[in-house]
Amino acid sequence: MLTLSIPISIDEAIERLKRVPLPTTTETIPLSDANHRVLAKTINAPFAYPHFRRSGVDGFAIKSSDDHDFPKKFKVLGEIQAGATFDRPLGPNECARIMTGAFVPDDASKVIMLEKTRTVADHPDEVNMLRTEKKSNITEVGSEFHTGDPLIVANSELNPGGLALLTAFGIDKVEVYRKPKVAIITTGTELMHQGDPLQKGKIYNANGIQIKNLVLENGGNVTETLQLIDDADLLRTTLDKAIAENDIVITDGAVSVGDFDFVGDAARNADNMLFNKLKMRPGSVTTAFIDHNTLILALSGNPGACFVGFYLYVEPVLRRFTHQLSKVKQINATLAGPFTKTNGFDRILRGTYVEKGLHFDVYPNGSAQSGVLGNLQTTTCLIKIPHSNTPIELNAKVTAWLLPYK
Ligand SMILES: Nc1nc2c(c(=O)[nH]1)N[C@H]1C(S)=C(S)[C@@H](COP(=O)(O)OP(=O)(O)OC[C@H]3O[C@@H](n4cnc5c(N)ncnc54)[C@H](O)[C@@H]3O)O[C@H]1N2
Ligand code: MOO
Repeated sequence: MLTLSIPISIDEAIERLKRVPLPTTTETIPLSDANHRVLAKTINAPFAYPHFRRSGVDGFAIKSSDDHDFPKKFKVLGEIQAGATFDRPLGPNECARIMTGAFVPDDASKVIMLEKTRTVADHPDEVNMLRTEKKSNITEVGSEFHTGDPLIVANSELNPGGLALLTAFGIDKVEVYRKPKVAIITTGTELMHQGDPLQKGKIYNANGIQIKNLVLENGGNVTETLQLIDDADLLRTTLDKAIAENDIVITDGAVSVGDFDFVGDAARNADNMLFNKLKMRPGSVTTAFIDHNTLILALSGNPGACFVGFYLYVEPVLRRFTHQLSKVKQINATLAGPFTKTNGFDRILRGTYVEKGLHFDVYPNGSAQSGVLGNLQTTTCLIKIPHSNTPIELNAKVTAWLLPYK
């Protein structure tokens, strides 16, 4: 077990979380709910595509034995709409009017585009074809997929294009990696509920809604969002229940060394403490531990630290659970705006970025303080300022993380 309260680096904390085994379980869900879910098994074509010879244009279907000596007049046997079939044999100089996407008669070898034809006055069942076509304008059976060809391989994240592809084959259910069940527990006797009248010394629970939506948009299944007063027994029983019923529990607050920081106590008594002090600001109190095979990620109560802690430590775990790659992209960047404070620990600034070709300029976005939340809406990246006794120089090279929206 790790010796308590020895601070570890950001990279080491990320590594320790990467080594936490996560269950690989799958579920079968309706395709209509599967956008962004990751396929657990390769899906193969259940039939050839297209499964009938399909016209690519509006025009007239003709036989190969008639495909010469244009211009010439044809008799129109009938009309084939998209969705219909046609089983009348085409005789010499006979054709069928056909629409884009429609079934091509078995004995037709080419579709002459409408633009290359002319109506015959007073003879609606006749057409003059001016010239032939170089191409057949017919999409042959199986020209895109043969039966059994892979459509989408295992471990692909489905997107709207992929949903279209599977739907074209009538596939309406898919086996995907299961979403983690995540309980969120915010703590603090100072927390009020939305709609409560403002009271001295109390605050609204900003982090509850923040964490809930971060979990939802990063692929978690939020089973409950609880708000607890600071009470050791209440926290313990609530945490035990959440641990028993979920894959991941995220707590917020009560993780420092104060008299009411009961999450810190739970971490110290857990089966496996991964870390409970980080060499970073904000979020130095961010803690992770495993109890009864459930991972508990304890974020700081300070909203800025909660935001930073989520993206660095929680997002990659949620993504790994569902077999997605993290959407928080680590990059090298240039610090294009000044930051003059010195730091004993690495500091993570909330920032914005400008992409310049292959390069990124990053700018601090207001205050880096832990309790500040005015910049959460406008932050699009996190910037790492290494610990140092002297302020970092303008235009220094820094590590940054691009957040998945801008
Ligand atoms: N003696 C020490 N005190 C503190 C230390 C320390 O090392 N020694 N660390 C400081 C640092 S750094 C931080 S960060 C905070 C972390 O505290 P906790 O994560 O235990 O969180 P709380 O004490 O519960 O709350 C901190 C702050 O955030 C507000 N808060 C809490 N929950 C919410 C919420 N859901 N929505 C909005 N705001 C919330 C809370 O009212 C406090 O103001 O500890 C320092 N202290
Ligand atoms: O954990 Mo505190 O957020 O470092 O300021």
